[in-house]
Amino acid sequence: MITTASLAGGAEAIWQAVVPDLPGFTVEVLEEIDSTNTELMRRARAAALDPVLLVAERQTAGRGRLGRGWHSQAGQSLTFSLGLSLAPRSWSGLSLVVGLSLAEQLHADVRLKWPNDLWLMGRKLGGILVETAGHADEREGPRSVVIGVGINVARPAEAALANAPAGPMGAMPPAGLAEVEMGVTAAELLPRLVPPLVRDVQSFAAEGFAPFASRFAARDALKDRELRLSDGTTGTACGVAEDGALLVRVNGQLRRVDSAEVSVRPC
Ligand SMILES: O=C(O)CCCC[C@@H]1SC[C@@H]2NC(=O)N[C@@H]21
Repeated sequence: MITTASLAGGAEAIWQAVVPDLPGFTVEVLEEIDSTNTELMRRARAAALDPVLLVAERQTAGRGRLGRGWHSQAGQSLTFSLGLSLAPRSWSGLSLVVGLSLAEQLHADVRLKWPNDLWLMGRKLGGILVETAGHADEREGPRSVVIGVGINVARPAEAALANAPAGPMGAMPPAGLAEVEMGVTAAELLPRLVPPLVRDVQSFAAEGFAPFASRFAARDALKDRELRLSDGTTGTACGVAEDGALLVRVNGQLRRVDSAEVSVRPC
């Protein structure tokens, strides 16, 4: 089922023409919402999510990781959330698979900054916010997951500077896909990105991160870079383990990092 009723006539026709063929999914395109992730998390808390793709032309309270905001302008970026129920053996590596899937469809030069940023020419092109709903003790069985994706299509305006994390790389202005693909629109990206994303997420649920590890390595933006972790530790990035953990050499010892904010140290 496809819903585009909240859109003005012209916009409705544009989105109707590009809505991806997603068997089993409900597809909704809205003109405006607070945040596509917030909306699907509201629904997930009420009942297990049936497969849904929620696209918004404009978010009034877009959210990024770690409590940050996500700023985007209508027509300048693609913002959507995918909601579904999954029962992977381990959730570790899901956001890496999402980033990899998107990068592979976006452009040969898109790189991945662990755990969930898309980079183009050393600048942030997009971000991913993965959230799950369900009780903490529900280790077994399906949980609802909401996979939020924001991609700068046009070169973003000043407001989007806030999307880039603080730190040396945070000072860099964000990138837009149009810099390497002139004339690309948010609407035409949707059918290009979403069906492969659904396939990759389903394959992750069945097989975990390991089958994706070498593809991730080919786009790893951090490999061999000097890093600073959020706890202040510094070291050298040595790639990603088969379960998706970041490997960092610290004082000659290889350390696994499962979750942290990572910034690249200035050269
Ligand atoms: O880089 C990040 O911190 C993640 C950004 C994720 C932004 C997307 S836009 C669609 C979805 N809805 C939100 O409120 N956030 C995600």
